[in-house]
Amino acid sequence: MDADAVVIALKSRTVPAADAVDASLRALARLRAAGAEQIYFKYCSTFDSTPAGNIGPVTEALMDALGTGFTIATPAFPDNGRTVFKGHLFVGDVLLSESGMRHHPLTPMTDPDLVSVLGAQTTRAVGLIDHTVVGRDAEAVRARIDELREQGVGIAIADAVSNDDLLRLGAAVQGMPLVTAGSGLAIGLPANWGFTPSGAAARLPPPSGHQAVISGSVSAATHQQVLEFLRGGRPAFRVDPLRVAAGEDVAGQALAFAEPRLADGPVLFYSTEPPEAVRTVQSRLGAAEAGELVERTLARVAQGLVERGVRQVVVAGGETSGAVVRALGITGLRIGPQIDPGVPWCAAALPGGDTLRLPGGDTLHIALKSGNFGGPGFFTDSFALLGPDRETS
Ligand SMILES: Nc1ncnc2c1ncn2[C@@H]1O[C@H](COP(=O)(O)OP(=O)(O)OP(=O)(O)O)[C@@H](O)[C@H]1O
Ligand SMILES: O=C(O)[C@@H](O)C(=O)CO
Repeated sequence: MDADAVVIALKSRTVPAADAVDASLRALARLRAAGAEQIYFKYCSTFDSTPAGNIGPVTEALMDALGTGFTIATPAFPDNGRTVFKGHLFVGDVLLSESGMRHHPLTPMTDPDLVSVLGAQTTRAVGLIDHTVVGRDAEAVRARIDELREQGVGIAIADAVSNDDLLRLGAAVQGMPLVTAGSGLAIGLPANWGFTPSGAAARLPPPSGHQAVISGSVSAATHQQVLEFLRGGRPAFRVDPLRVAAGEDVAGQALAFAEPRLADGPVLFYSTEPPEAVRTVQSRLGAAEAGELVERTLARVAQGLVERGVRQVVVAGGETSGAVVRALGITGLRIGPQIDPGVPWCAAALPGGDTLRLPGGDTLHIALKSGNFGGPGFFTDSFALLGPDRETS
């Protein structure tokens, strides 16, 4: 395969732990068969999980499968305001438990102490590599790892409050068969392999077709992005879960709304609501059922939009992204230029990395935006970055 690193994306954050373990072990087997020498289990930078999992059970299963007795865990992503200090996760200026994550519809996070959060999900002893060590150098981190291993610790939460911390941690985990982290730690790994970052790696085919945004995210940042899009006077269709539950063809209505408007620029389809409104819907329909219903509707809208010539799609929300990617039959993504930290444009691709060609030879450009990522103007700025007049590298 013509790639230095390969990502297998799993929709495993909120499924039962046994299913998440099973999917992760199958992914591990594929990666090892393809020759992967180091495995990176990436989870959310807000450590989204429940006491039943899935971060702990998946980490443990990967450790067993790889025959390794130690790994680190750090969701730190300073460029997006996620920092870990004394084992406590901060989102911006507040502890995780004070952030919008305390209201998350599927994985509410109410304990910022990651040693305790992870400890509740695993049979391994969980320790801490704190900032007095990470702030020094990779050698100090390696010495601390040796010390923890001797004490019988299997997984160590690692503090990191800056990219320099992540670079030191990255150097320290060279040769470790398994690392677990948010995406932040990845900046510390290429140097271990002698890779030099290159803009050419992010070049995508030129954009074409209509533009649309699909938002099933209920995170605070997405809410601001929806409001900003509406303030700009752009066309937007609200997907109301209660109307879907009542049997209305909401996806059909959304597509009818889209048809006369797509030629004039991006159209937004959203179920995004503030936490109180989401709670009301959940109390009527059940949280999982409401999520499923909205995901299915937005995925059908996405399919219909592509059939109607949309070739540039922004999707907001991790679960929503999974549903849309599945419905569109996307089997791979070629990662392109970064829009905001943690969110790149991608080209839908076939296994092996060839770009998927739609009828007419078009490429489908897609950006999968995590709920809390991206600036307020994301739903319009992202298209400006892609083109048509801009180089996509
Ligand atoms: N109005 C709504 N009422 C109830 N549930 C909703 C509503 N809108 C969306 N949902 C559901 O809430 C969940 C939101 O999860 P999703 O992962 O897509 O976004 P997020 O949690 O904001 O972002 P991320 O996971 O990227 O941090 C989905 O299952 C979605 O279908
Ligand atoms: O790392 C993050 O925070 C995101 O990619 C995510 O997983 C939140 O949904």
